[in-house]
Parts: sequence; C-alpha cells; structure tokens
Amino acid sequence: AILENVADLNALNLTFDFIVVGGGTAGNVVANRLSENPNHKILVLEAGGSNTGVLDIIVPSFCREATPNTAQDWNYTTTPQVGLNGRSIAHNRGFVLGGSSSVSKSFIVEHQYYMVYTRGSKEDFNRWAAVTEDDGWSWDNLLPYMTKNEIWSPPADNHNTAGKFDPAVHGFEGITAVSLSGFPTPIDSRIIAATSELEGYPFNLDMNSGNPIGVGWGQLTVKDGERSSSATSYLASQFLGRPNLYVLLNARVTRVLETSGAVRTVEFVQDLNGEPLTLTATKEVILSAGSIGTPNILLHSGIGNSSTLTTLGIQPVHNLPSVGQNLSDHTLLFLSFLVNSTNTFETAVHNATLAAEEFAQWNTSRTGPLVDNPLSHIGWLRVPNNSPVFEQFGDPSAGPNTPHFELIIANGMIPPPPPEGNFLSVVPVVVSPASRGSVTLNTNDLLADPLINPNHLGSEVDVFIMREAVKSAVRFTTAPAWDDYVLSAVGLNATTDAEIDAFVRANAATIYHPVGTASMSPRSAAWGVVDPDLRVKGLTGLRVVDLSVVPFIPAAHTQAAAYIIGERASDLIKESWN
Ligand SMILES: Cc1cc2nc3c(=O)[nH]c(=O)nc-3n(C[C@H](O)[C@H](O)[C@H](O)COP(=O)(O)OP(=O)(O)OC[C@H]3O[C@@H](n4cnc5c(N)ncnc54)[C@H](O)[C@@H]3O)c2cc1C
Repeated sequence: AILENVADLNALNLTFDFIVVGGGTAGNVVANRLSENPNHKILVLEAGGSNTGVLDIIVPSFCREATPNTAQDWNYTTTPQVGLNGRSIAHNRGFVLGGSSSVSKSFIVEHQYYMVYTRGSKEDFNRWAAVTEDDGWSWDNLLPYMTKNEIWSPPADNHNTAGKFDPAVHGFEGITAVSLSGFPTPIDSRIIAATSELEGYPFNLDMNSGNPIGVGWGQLTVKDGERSSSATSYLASQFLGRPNLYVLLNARVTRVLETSGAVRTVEFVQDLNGEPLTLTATKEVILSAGSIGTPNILLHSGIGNSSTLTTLGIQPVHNLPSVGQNLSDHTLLFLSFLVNSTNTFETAVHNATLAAEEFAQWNTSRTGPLVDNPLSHIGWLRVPNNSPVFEQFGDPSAGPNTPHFELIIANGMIPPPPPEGNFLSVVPVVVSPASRGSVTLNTNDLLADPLINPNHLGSEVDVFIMREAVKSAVRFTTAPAWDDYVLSAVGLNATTDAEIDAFVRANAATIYHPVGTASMSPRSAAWGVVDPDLRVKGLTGLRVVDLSVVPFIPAAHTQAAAYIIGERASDLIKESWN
C-alpha cells in the first residue's frame, strides 16, 4: 500500500523487518524482491511524492516538464566547476516515487527526451569484480540479473525489429520494460548508411551484449507508449497489493541512528518544519537514496570522515573517510548541426496545432512521435589506445572493448531550439572519465543541500577524450549519407584544439549519471564504504543499495546498473536472512 501520512502508518501498528530509504530506481527493486517472502514486512520511505497521474512523467516525450525546477526534482546545483570555466550547473535528481527513473529526461527537445537503456561493457562489470575481489559482480554472474530485470517489449508501432537487436542477450520475463523506438525518424536510414560509408563507426547489432563498441539502435525503457520506471514496474499494483509491502511518501530521512549496537533506526520528517520521527527495523535499514542522498544521510549521521564531521558540529559515530568521495559523472556537450530538412523535432516545437495533434494521437492510441525519446541511435567509440595522454595518466576505460565516449544521435536539437531552423544532434559524452569529485557538507543543517562537486573535465584525460569526441561527431556528419542534409555545425567555429576546448568548457553539462560516493571495496580494505555484499563497513544493520556503491562508473547510461545492483542486492539480503 502507498500511504501519504505517517499517522495512517502508525494506526496500522506494524513492525518492519526492512526499511528501505528512497523509493528510487534501486530501492523499489529491493522492496519488491524482499516482499516476495510473505514473512518479511517492508517499508519504503520516499522523500518525494507520487508519480501517479503525472502526465509529464507518463508521456515519454513530455518528461522535459518533469525536471528541472519542478516539484519532482531535488533541483540541485553543482559547486563551481573548474573544468567548466567556473560555472555551476544544474544537477537534477528525481524527487518522486521511482526516483531518477521517473525523471530520466533531461534531453529537452520540446517533445522529446531520453529513457535510454544501456548496460555497459563486460569489462566495466569485470572491473567491479576485480576491484571488490567478489566475482559475483562480474558480467557473467550479473547477466542473470540483467535478464531477470528486463521484459523485452515490442515497440509502440509494432514494426518488425529483426536486425535491430540481439534477442539472445535480453530478458523476456522480467519487470522493467525495454524496447526499440516506436516511431521511425527520417534520419534512421542515413545513420545506418553512414556506418558502412565511414571507417570507425561500425554497425553494432546490440549495444547491450557486453560489447558496445560501434553504432546501433537505441533501446529505451518504454512499454506500450508509456514510460517504464521503477515505480510503474517494481511497484505495479500486483506488487503493491502485497499485504507486507508499504510505501510512505513525503518522508524525508535525515539520519540513521545507532541503537543497541546496530544502525537500524531511521529519523525522518514529513513536514520540513515538523518534529523528527523515528522508526526501527528489526532486520536491516537499506539506504537507496542515490549517489547524492545516500552520502548526505551517512554524513549527517556521523558516518564519514570523523575529523571533518567534528568541525561541522556533527557527532562522529563511525570513521569512514571514503563517504562522499569518488563521485564520478559523465560530461556531455550538446552539439547540433543545421540541416536541410523540415522533418525534424523542431517542426512540432514551432507548430502548436501539430503538437496538439501528436498529443491527441498519443492520448487515443499510445502511438506517434510522443512514444519515444529523441535518439534513434547511439555510437560507443574509443580514442586510439596509444594516445600520448594515456602514457602520462593511464587509460581510464575498463579495457580495450569499452568506449571512451558516446555519440547520441537525434533528429533535432536536444536543448530548446531557436525559433528558426531544423537540426541534427550528434552529442558527445565522456563515458569513461578519469575525473573524480565529491559530495560533502558545509553545515550540520539536516535539510540543507550538500555540496556536489562532480569535477567535470577536471582531468586532462577527460578534456582530451571530449575534444576527440567532438572531432568524431563532426566527422560522422561528413559521411556521404549526409551530403544533401547537414549544412553546418551550430556554434562550433573551432579549427584548433584550443578552440574546441574553449567551446567545450563554455558549453559542457552533465548527463546526470553520478555514482561512486559510497563505493564498494574488498572486505579487508581500509578504503571504501561498503563491503561487496553492500553492508556498511564496520557497522551492523545498515546496507547501501543504489548507484553510490559503484566503484567505477560504467561506460553507459546508468539506470540499468541501478536495476542490476538492486536485483543482486536483493538476493544477497535474502541469503542473510534465510
Ligand atoms: C534528468 C535525468 C535523466 C536521466 N536519464 C537517464 C537515461 O536516459 N538513461 C539512464 O540509464 N539513466 C538516466 N539517468 C540516470 C538514472 O536515472 C540514475 O542513474 C538512476 O536512476 C539512479 O538510481 P538510484 O537508485 O541510485 O537513485 P534514484 O533513482 O535517484 O533514487 C533515489 C531515491 O531516493 C529518494 N531520496 C533521496 N534522499 C532521500 C531522503 N533523505 N529520504 C528519503 N528519500 C530520499 C529520492 O527522492 C529518490 O526517489 C537520468 C537521471 C536524471 C536525473
């Protein structure tokens, strides 16, 4: 059941075995799987409100309305980013049931946004296994969880998808819907032609096979023309109907508290000016508040670098200096090209009648342009292995079959377009970054925003990768397939490396993939925050299950990783309490 008010919860007079903090992407997986055992009572505490009936979340291409600066977002801003000329940039996070899987848009063509489903490379996960000394985190051992999570679904227009994905690597009986685009775009055939016309952009049948290098058809978490989030899937009515599963909305956890030698008590507020409330789990508290929320709660609870906490007036409880460190994110540059066409997203952006028709079509049949995100294709590519910058600093990618950068290809400009013109996007993203940042506090005010410093382009390696990615994006548009189509790059009047770098630093942003702030490490390691079974090191009763546990960011959009972690963690928790 979903409850809005703690008084309704108290009236039930229940005791919970597990309290999950954060009803986001990973948290809802854990809540679902643990409640499969009817003997276990589960409570989810979610700071945000309900996703139900919020059209901006349901209609795939309306999600630009869902964030930023809306009621469904935490509306964070980063600290000034040295690598971005000192700019502070928006750092969106979902503040709603389903967490960031409910707001995964951010890519703002008037009608379009992303719900990209990408797993990463085999090497990404094998690196997790190596660095944690736990083979359970390897690709081969996680593949069953990937397929357990996924229910491969037909595209909204039911077109023939042969040759666009590899069924052998997908799951057909899981919970999160994954599909191919359900509305063809006029540039699809040009993109596919370009993969055979140019060296270096090979066609890849399925970027989710563990070998992502190449250009392939995008996969997205959409079913029957509607977004599939962890709230619509793992908390679907058949699961919420379980008598042992409860969700309390508008419940913002401020701290976890140690009682009788274990950290099983959560302190939370429903009314930001109200008295703190507490609840204690009989078995475990599971922090799933995400890569920003989880370290924020740990630090306020006195779990972090004890000397730093003391100076902030926070009573240290457990010295874990890695809490909040190792923040990694993916830096993106919106890059678009003016094109010789009127058949791009911009046409509906500039034509209210057409936009209304598209919505009417979606509303009556769940078909048409609004069923998709803007990208029909993504390229996953590498810079040369012998790039001099790697000799000095090392190669940050997980291995030779893991991309350094991504090119997101879309039939229009992703940020709000100018009043005139039609565009093609080829958006570079640094997906194997070397830069690391942090989430820290500058106050003991429990409700203040933490300081978020992703350190975008803080490493020379990332500047190099982004520069080469920009060149690669431009080169992609020189394929003969675009001859009568692409006219000129927008805003990029750069010929030298220095000019490209200047353009990047002035314009780059985030693709909202923060990870790593409560990283896993080997059981015996002094660094790290959680053991490979996701228990907080040195404490009893407390686990972390969200993307903060990721030691190295995967070269992928990160929602799949959150689902995968949620699935494996659920089995780990079940094993401990059998
Ligand atoms: C705008 C945007 C677009 C994105 N687009 C994509 C995409 O296209 N494809 C993709 O793969 N990934 C995308 N991502 C990234 C992906 O959504 C996230 O990496 C992933 O969902 C994170 O999962 P999580 O479980 O770690 O955290 P979240 O899903 O963020 O869940 C954390 C939950 O905890 C709650 N919470 C936080 N603090 C507290 C507290 N103190 N008390 C109670 N509850 C709390 C939050 O409200 C939230 O519901 C996007 C993210 C954003 C923000």
